[in-house]
Amino acid sequence: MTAQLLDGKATAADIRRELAERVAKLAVGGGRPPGLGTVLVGDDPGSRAYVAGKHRDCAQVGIASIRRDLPADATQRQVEDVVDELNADPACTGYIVQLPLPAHLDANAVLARMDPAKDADGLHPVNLGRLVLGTEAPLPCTPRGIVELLRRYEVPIAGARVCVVGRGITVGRPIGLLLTRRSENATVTLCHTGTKGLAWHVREADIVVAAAGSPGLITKDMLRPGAAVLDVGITRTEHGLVGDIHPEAAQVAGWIAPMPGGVGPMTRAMLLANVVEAAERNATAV
Ligand SMILES: Nc1nc2c(c(=O)[nH]1)N[C@@H](CN(C=O)c1ccc(C(=O)N[C@@H](CCC(=O)O)C(=O)O)cc1)CN2
Repeated sequence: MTAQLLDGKATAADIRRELAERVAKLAVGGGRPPGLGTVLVGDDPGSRAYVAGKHRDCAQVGIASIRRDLPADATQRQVEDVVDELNADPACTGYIVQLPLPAHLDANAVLARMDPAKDADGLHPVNLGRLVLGTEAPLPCTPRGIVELLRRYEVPIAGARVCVVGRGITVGRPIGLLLTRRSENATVTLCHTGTKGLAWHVREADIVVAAAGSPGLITKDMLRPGAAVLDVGITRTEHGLVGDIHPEAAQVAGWIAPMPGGVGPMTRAMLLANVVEAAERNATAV
């Protein structure tokens, strides 16, 4: 068996075209273009590349870019001042604080200081709370991207057993909340690197989301034949980027979202979607 590719790169390109049309419609209404802000602290090469990619995407769909880069030794006060500035800036429809922040900063305090209405990542505590309650909120980009990718490739979600490996705030914790909504109706098991009998949990699953940041953690012998497997792990090694899914998993899986080219591009596309939706809400509110 060779798995069908869940092509995040091509799907994200489709989504950007769809969003560009919606942005053009907003412009017909005469309002200012939507604007995405980013807050980047430090020199982490991965974070720099992701932020640069977000701004390239904005240019493609007609979203204005607001970029605030701070040095690695920025103080909590300096970061929060930038957050206050973006909260007050009418040109900024929504913004993100690129994670992880340097260890000396309190990331939760920074996220909590954001205006929840401008939280383009869905990571403000109020928006995570709304996700728990099932009320309307911007959704975290990677989980939203995973659901969108599965839907567009018609991978059955309702009734599926999903094994998520990884308990981080951007993927592992929120994705269970999304997939267990009535509209998705999946059953989710949240595992992590400390889970006993991880292979057993993975083998039970129809859909596996690997987001542990542990290179090659999920091997082909752990998978149920025909399962949909999505690689969210990215580890930078001297040999390049390595995902959490061992490449041989494609021999057993029914569908595979590889790294690179699977979930990562969808994360970026969903950020744009969150900003365009916020701009549409603002346009109807006036
Ligand atoms: N504030 C946030 N911080 C972080 C998030 C997030 O959603 N919000 N997610 C990740 C980083 N991230 C976006 O910010 C991100 C990660 C990976 C990709 C991507 O396209 N990856 C490529 C491969 C990697 C590469 O080429 O360097 C792929 O999978 O094809 C996009 C965005 C953590 N921080």
